[in-house]
Amino acid sequence: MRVVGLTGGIASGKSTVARMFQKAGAVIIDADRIARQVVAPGLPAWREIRETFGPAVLLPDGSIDREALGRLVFADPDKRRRLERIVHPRVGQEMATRMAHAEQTDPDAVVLLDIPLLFETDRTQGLSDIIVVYLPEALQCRRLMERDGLSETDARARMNAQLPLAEKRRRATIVIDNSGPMANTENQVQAVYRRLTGQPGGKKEEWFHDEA
Ligand SMILES: CC(C)(COP(=O)(O)OP(=O)(O)OC[C@H]1O[C@@H](n2cnc3c(N)ncnc32)[C@H](O)[C@@H]1O)[C@@H](O)C(=O)NCCC(=O)NCCS
Ligand SMILES: Nc1ncnc2c1ncn2[C@@H]1O[C@H](COP(=O)(O)OP(=O)(O)OP(=O)(O)O)[C@@H](O)[C@H]1O
Repeated sequence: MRVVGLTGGIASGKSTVARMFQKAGAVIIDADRIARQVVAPGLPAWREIRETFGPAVLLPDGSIDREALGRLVFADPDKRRRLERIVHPRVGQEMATRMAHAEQTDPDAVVLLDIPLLFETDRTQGLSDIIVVYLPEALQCRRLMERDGLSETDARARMNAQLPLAEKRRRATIVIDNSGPMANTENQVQAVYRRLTGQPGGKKEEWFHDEA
């Protein structure tokens, strides 16, 4: 089984690119999705969040108020680290379980680990490639503001909680440029997937973007 990391910055287009890879045939393991599942009401991580941050981060139905928790943790690095200490180990465990399952189901699968904080949490070991979804910072900020209805200050606070995207791009083995139209991104994904699966037409010139 080939295990590939997929990362980028907030709103750089990881989910969009992951969907394209899934359509092409890859198995996707999505850390953000798992991070939502492990904090479902009643689970140990949910209890720890309630004890650490208080009832103000819960909605009336008991589920986590993600907007309220996001406001807290993206304004205060110490609170963010406390939340990460609760959530990350559980996400890591669940990802390992899903990888083992994918290996059993299809030993020839290309498995993409979609992890926004791949570099920040030092999860690069054992990966055959690291794909970074890149776009210039100004465009990243605009897409984030539009998608989540954030002010520029709030969008910048979220971007600043991560390693700069230009630094991630430097550490990538494959860069997907998502600054253009979706069709352009789709073409890059197709070429990268052909290369990852050893199909013809996936040669380096077609997918690799030099560092600027
Ligand atoms: C703070 C929370 C509640 C905000 O929830 P919300 O639904 O608004 O955002 P969502 O979870 O969809 O995350 C969106 C993006 O924010 C960025 N982000 C999330 N958590 C973090 C973090 N701890 N540090 C830096 N960036 C982060 C990522 O790029 C992610 O893709 C949530 O992000 C969370 O629980 N974060 C802690 C867990 C975590 O680190 N998740 C990221 C990878 S496992
Ligand atoms: N090539 C593109 N052209 C225009 N809009 C795009 C393009 N790619 C993605 N988008 C839009 O940009 C936003 C961010 O994309 P997406 O949600 O895939 O990013 P993400 O990296 O998964 O975000 P997060 O880090 O928050 O999980 C979305 O609203 C998406 O529809």
